[in-house]
Amino acid sequence: MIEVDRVGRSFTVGRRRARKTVHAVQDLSFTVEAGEFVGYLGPNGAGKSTTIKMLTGILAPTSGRIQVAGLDPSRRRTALARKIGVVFGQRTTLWWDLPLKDSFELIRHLYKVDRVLFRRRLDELTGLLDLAGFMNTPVRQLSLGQRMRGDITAALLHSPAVLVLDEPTIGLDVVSKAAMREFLRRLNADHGTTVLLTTHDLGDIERLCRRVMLIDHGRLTFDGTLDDLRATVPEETSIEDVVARLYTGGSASP
Ligand SMILES: Nc1ncnc2c1ncn2[C@@H]1O[C@H](COP(=O)(O)OP(=O)(O)OP(=O)(O)O)[C@@H](O)[C@H]1O
Repeated sequence: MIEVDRVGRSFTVGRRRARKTVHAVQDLSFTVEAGEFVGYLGPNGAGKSTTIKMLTGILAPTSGRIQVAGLDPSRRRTALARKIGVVFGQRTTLWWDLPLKDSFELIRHLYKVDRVLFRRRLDELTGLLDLAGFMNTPVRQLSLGQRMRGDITAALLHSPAVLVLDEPTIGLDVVSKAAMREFLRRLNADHGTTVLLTTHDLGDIERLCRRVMLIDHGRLTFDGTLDDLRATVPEETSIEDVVARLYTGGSASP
């Protein structure tokens, strides 16, 4: 479902003599099969957002090849938009001044979703994410947790095969976080949606992801199961400690 083959992405920053090249992602290769739920971890500045922007076609790679749902994201961005859902926890894709339900209606038009399918999907998501109480509220008046549920709904209205999430639980309280995790778990289990999740919250990873990939300085430093990751250190070590050790340059092998 997702194929990343020796992908690199660099940026040129600064001017004249201060000009330099930042290698945000380097020689990155991985494959995600249909139905997998994969956690994508890395310290600040490691290259996670750059990867996600390339997977969704916002950025083109400077080298290598990417295929998502059979399409080259940067060349087929419009076609890909019908097959992929994307949620950036730090910003909204909803219309700030419109009631939530109007944002959803606009998305239906943009994605040309059949009216009956849309109604069915929206009813399902309204129930699962408990949206009924604020469907008529303008997005700018929603709490962060409500807005996030709205954003997740917006990303799923066209029933995409792949969902890419960039920190979807950031800023959520413990109850909202648990509800969001349960929703994502069910989405993956019941609909078989392939999910790639970026987060700094290791609770998300522990509860949702069997497989974890770690990126550091633009390079993949670990790709395996959560159990493999845990097995790299003594049993009593928490997952936070395991990951912190890797972030600060420790080896992934015992
Ligand atoms: N548009 C850009 N122009 C220049 N440099 C960039 C650009 N986007 C990202 N970078 C650089 O690329 C590197 C990787 O950034 P990226 O945003 O992908 O990291 P990240 O893993 O998502 O970090 P965080 O966890 O802090 O969000 C950083 O050094 C960043 O400064």
